[in-house]
Amino acid sequence: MTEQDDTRLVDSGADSEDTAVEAALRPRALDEFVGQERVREQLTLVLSAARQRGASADHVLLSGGPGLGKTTLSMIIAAEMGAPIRITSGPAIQHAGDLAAILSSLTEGEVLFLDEIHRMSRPAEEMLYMAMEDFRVDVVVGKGPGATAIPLELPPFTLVGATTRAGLLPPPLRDRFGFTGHLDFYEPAELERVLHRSAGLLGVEIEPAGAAEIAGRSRGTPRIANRLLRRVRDFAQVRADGFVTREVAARALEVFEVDAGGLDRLDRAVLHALLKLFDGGPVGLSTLAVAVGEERETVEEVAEPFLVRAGLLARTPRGRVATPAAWAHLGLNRR
Ligand SMILES: Nc1ncnc2c1ncn2[C@@H]1O[C@H](COP(=O)(O)OP(=O)(O)OP(=O)(O)O)[C@@H](O)[C@H]1O
Repeated sequence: MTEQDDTRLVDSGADSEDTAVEAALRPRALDEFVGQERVREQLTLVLSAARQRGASADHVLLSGGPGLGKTTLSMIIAAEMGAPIRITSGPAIQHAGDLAAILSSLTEGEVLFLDEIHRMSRPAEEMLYMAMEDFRVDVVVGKGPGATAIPLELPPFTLVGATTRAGLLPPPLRDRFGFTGHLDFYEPAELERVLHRSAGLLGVEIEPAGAAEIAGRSRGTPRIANRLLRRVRDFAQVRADGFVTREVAARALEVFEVDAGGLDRLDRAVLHALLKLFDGGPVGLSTLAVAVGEERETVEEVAEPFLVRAGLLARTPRGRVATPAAWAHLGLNRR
């Protein structure tokens, strides 16, 4: 999981409520997994071939932003292979010994899901090379000149590594994966399918236009779509008759300050300052941050990535610049 943020509805990392609810909403088989057609087809082939050979599947690397379905896919891989799954993450493995303990307790064919694999420590990473290639590790016992390496055979297993960007991985590690799948942001129509499926599981009645309204505000991310659906459900239950129409969804998300483009209060404050105070820029990041009363890092890491992706803001060598779409989005005329 990525950094937690309990306060932003449109953050793509998991918060504590997500963690509790997501298990119930996860698709359990490849054909329930919405979108990502290419990765799905490629994985279907890789897994079917391994099953036919009666072997464990090749190691799989999944790249893509938070909330796009990497954990879900790893569980599906295990389910499709009829294998158990062990879940851990790079930051949890600080010493080679931590990894050795996990690897040596794997059973034959087991899937090991290593989230944020790019954040593993160097010694652990080197141990992983050998484990992936030869299903063997050298466990070092003792220290100094008396230290000895005891070779340990491992049962064949499938490593599923997840990272936000495959480019963050050192090439020797990247090369040891037999298959790399990249997860893209989802199209609104795909998010609508995610929403209808989740609504069914949560017992929420929703009309197609209601799902479309939520999908358009979900930043291409299923986790955000599912989270907005839960807030819309709250609103529908308390302020309406429980049925999610387009209007109910729009009113609910207005209350929670997520606008029609999926921007929240912070995103809009940044755009607003850029347009109104600096006439669309260019303006330096620090100046912009002071203008919205936030830390520089918050503006840069929390608000900007989506504003850039949405084509509303550009980072230039001279500073931040608003695009024509930004003026249109806030309903302002360019002076
Ligand atoms: N393709 C999909 N179809 C249906 N639901 C999906 C899909 N992808 C993700 N989801 C839902 O979105 C939520 C988040 O997915 P998941 O935990 O797999 O994301 P992740 O990429 O592993 O994120 P992180 O990197 O933060 O751990 C889950 O509840 C899952 O049900």
